[in-house]
Amino acid sequence: MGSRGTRTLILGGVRSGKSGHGESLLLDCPSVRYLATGPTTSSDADWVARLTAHRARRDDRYTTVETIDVAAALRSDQTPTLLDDLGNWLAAHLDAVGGWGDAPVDLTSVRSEICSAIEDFTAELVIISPEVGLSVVPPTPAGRRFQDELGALNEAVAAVCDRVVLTVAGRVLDLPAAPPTPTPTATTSTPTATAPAPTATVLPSTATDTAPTAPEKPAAAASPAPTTGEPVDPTDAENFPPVEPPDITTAAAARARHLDLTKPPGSLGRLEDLGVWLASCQGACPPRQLTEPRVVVFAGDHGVAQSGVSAFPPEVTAQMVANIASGGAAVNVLARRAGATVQVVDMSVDADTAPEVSRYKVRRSSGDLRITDALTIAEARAALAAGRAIADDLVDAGADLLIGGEMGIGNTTPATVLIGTLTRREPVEIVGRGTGIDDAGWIRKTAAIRDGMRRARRHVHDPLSLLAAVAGADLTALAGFLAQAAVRRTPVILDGMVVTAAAMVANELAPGAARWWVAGHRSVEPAHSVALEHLDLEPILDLSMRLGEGSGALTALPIVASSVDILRSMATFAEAGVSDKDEPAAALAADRS
Ligand SMILES: Cc1cc2ncn([C@H]3O[C@H](COP(=O)(O)O)[C@@H](O)[C@H]3O)c2cc1C
Ligand SMILES: O=C(O)c1cccnc1
Repeated sequence: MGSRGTRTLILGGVRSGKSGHGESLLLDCPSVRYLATGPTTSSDADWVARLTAHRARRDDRYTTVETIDVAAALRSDQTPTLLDDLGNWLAAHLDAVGGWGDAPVDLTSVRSEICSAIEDFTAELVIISPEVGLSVVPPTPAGRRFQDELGALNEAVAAVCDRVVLTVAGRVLDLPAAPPTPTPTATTSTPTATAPAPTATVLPSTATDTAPTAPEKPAAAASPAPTTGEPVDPTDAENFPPVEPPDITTAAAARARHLDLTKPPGSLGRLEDLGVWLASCQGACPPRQLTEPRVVVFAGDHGVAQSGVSAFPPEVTAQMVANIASGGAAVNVLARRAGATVQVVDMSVDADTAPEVSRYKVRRSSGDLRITDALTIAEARAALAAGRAIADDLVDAGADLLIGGEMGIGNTTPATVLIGTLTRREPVEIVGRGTGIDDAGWIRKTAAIRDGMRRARRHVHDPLSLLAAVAGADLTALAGFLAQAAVRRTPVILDGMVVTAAAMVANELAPGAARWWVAGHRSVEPAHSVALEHLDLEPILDLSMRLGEGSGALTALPIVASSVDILRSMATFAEAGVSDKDEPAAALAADRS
């Protein structure tokens, strides 16, 4: 593999499933060194039985090396390694310094030696360590020493690992990054390239459009949208605050209002549902008309596109970024019609782009997902932080609806890998034609997606490392953008397959985010229907589109705006003097009494 491997620390109690999980993380490695830190022979029958059970699970890819000099072993051989475990390693070092009594010991130097060897290690590394801190404080000096020292060791090793998990009862819990040490961070907001101001709009201004008899009243229980975003800490970008759902009291008020409007109940079908959703997102019935919808197109190249998985050459990405920045792409035309503005952001284009577009650029092209990680964990965090900061800036500036778009030759390949991995589908079921590849290209693309899925599957429970492994910086920033919109209680219209793939990961990062999203359309890409079903989203339109950029979402935007008009501007039965469905019967009953 070209890039460095992931360093994973697995903590867990006795028989919690930690070794089994560690071995499963190394399934794709053709050979694995097993660094055994405990004795591999013993007169204790139970100990031998445990070793035999562990050994039986490991296949012939494993070579066992028995040592307590783990730092030297890690430095001497950069092959994929399972280190099992830190508890035995610590016990051996306490033995060596006679550290089991009351006299103070100082293991700082061996601890920093092992940590720096872990930090410098370049292949896949899985470290197992017991979590003994959850029990009572032991009654013996030796027990207390072991518990205290192991706590300090686990914390130090966790700090140099990319991923830390806790296994309990055979389940694996991903542990979030340690809280950052607070340092003052400056917020900056440099605008990226913005397309020409809209010349035509279907979104009417609120001034001319207020419903005569339905004054706008914020629903009682709606908590207000946070007004400003906390600056996102790039070292902690994958940790989102809890996402609150849209307001259900307002949803009920909007549903009730629909029943008062001069139409048979439910006769406007899903247009009614859309109005209810937007009202509940805003916490206002009737909802305010959308006046500040914003589109952000995240652009990036993908290493895999060098291998003929697209009908178009990679240089089209940079050319299209320039086209979008100057207002000539489909996304710009549709945005002008719908009254939205467009900005394009270069996250990982394989060329130099204008400074106002490349402010958040993480790297030139993401790695080829078939053979290497698309991003390092640090790059993935930077891309997530960028998407979140862009959403924050737009919401702080008054955006009332967000749309994420994408531009990147080859990006239907990583998007299909994400969808296939998270929904556990076979590649052949879900691979589409993207920009229109021929049969030979489809076969190449399917093989690339299969390879990517093989690499991705071990990250299925860890959205950050999944994004780093296969998504690339553009899709990762999109995931951050979509999740942050939900955190900021701002509605989103999703676009096609590529955006929905990022949305799936965003909903893993920020569970519940999907309730702030509607699906603008159903793309012809087969993976899109699978992703929509997974997120339980029913698309507004089905126009056989397959462009991306945000085009499907923008085509649906006027329909969402119409759903607001209906709730704002239609007359009620009482206002128009129209008999309601139950009125004649009610009048008769009143006459008889
Ligand atoms: C001129 C042009 C404009 C586009 N606008 C969006 N895409 C779309 O097509 C690409 C994904 O398809 P694939 O995976 O097959 O390459 C992405 O750039 C996506 O945004 C375009 C593609 C082209 C060629
Ligand atoms: O559905 C999409 O997002 C899509 C389809 C084809 C090409 N680009 C994007």
